[in-house]
Amino acid sequence: MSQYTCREGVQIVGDFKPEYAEILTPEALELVVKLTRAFDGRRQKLLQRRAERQAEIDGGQMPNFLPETENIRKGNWTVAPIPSDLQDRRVEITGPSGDRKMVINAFNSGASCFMADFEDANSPTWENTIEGQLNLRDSINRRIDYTSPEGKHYTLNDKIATLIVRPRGWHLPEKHVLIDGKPAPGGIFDFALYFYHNTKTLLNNGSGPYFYLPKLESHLEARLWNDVFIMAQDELGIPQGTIKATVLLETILASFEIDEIIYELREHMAGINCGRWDYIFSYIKKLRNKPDVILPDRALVTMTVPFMRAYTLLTIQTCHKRNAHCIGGMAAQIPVKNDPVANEEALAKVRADKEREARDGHDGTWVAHPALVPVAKAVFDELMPQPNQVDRKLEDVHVTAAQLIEVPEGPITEAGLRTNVSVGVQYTEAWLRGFGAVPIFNLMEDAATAEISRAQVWQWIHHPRGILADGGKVTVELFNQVLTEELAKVKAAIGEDQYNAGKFDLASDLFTKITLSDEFVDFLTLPGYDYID
Ligand SMILES: CC(=O)SCCNC(=O)CCNC(=O)[C@H](O)C(C)(C)COP(=O)(O)OP(=O)(O)OC[C@H]1O[C@@H](n2cnc3c(N)ncnc32)[C@H](O)[C@@H]1OP(=O)(O)O
Ligand SMILES: O=CC(=O)O
Ligand SMILES: [Mg+2]
Repeated sequence: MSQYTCREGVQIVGDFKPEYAEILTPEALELVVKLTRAFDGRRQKLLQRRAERQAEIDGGQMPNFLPETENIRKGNWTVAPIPSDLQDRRVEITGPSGDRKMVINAFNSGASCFMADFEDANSPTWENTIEGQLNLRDSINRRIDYTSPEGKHYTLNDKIATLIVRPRGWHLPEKHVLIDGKPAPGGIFDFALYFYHNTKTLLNNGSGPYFYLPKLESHLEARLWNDVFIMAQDELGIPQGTIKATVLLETILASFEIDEIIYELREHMAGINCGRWDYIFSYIKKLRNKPDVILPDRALVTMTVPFMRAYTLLTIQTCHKRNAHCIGGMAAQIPVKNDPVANEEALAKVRADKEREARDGHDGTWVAHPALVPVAKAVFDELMPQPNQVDRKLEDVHVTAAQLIEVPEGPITEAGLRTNVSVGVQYTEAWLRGFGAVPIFNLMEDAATAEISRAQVWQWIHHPRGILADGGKVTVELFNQVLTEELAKVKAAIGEDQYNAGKFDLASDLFTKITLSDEFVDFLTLPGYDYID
């Protein structure tokens, strides 16, 4: 039973722990309530607008630059000055906010920034969500510590990374907190609690409330965040423009509104990050019903295929024109344990990816693991000796609407299908157990990468051109057979006991349901959330 002290209109149905009440204070909840009451209607309408845009695309209206905002694209404006601790962002490490040891390790990793995640890398259990807030609060107050079961003790170094927090996207609810009887919007919930508890300390420490904004699909969604920021800053009595946001450019539709998104947030804008994994997912999702659009095996959709190249170059160019930073994305490779050759190959791939980013003009990049910090840092130190390269304006880049949606060539193979099915179901299983980022087949998998896998399987089954390189159509029967066989391989690899202790049956049912559903499920995390504590 809840023992939280709530103001009128708030009901907390998540477990009570005394330390959780330090986050879920009446005052902090008051801010969640105010922001929700002010903005949830608009959020709902914007989600509805996403569905309408999907129907327009299905009806033949392909994405394009907006005629009504041409004056913004042509205008001569720039973003407000960016704080000094966000001037040099050459390496940013990311990780789930709910894992206390990882949070400490990330701060100590030598990266310039740490993106603490309530989104792609975080399975939104009540525990992860509220412990994430506790971990960040304790870090900012420099009182976080952790002792592992083996007895290793973890505390913060003197010099730590600058903290940037990624709240959930507009689509995700927080079902453990009801406001006026309805689940709180996950993004507002994460943002408001963090902002309420930490802003003044962050400012006293010479930093500030910095956020990553995920999965935006339009400049109107950016405007909604901007309005949330304005109200929140007023509520806390801090100057407008104190919050700084970095937008994840990770949906195909946002690519057509980059200037407009930066413009909406220009008083609060630090930069954009090219979130490659959700971007690929979004490309598949939005164009899934087009007869001429089908992507090859996931491993072949690299950063150098034309539509990915077009989007990253356009994003760098647009950011730099507006004096905003443009951060690169995450290579999927992670260190390979007990295999030095495979490990060196993985590191070489990461190095090559970071070299391309630095040469293209990115001002920094993301890494998934502390061992990759020196790898990425060495590349940026060599190719970007100055703090950033915002002065490189990329004036010779000309990206067209057609290039942004150009369909890459390549085969769909049975091996690609098997990998997608195996990764999709293994990730779903981990996520249901509360793990939002996991290593699978020596790659980092999180909600965005897993979405690619399951969206591809859906499309290959439902699209007439979902045909394997050897000529066979990807069918429901083939999917069922592959799923059974891949699950058997997982069971053999991890052993029957571990398999049975996991959530493989549930994951497999959920994965099958969303893969075989005629209607494409917008996010796997939405039906999945019903099964999360
Ligand atoms: C599409 C996107 O949104 S990308 C951004 C979201 N994704 C992420 O943030 C992924 C972050 N990375 C991770 O979660 C992990 O690195 C994984 C799951 C990929 C790999 O995890 P593991 O195989 O368990 O890592 P591994 O065993 O090599 O860890 C070794 C050490 O590094 C630490 N570590 C690994 N990754 C991180 C990280 N991202 N941040 C901080 N510490 C980390 C571990 O805590 C461990 O510490 P210890 O030696 O003190 O015990
Ligand atoms: O959030 C990052 C991505 O690649 O997706
Ligand atoms: Mg993402």
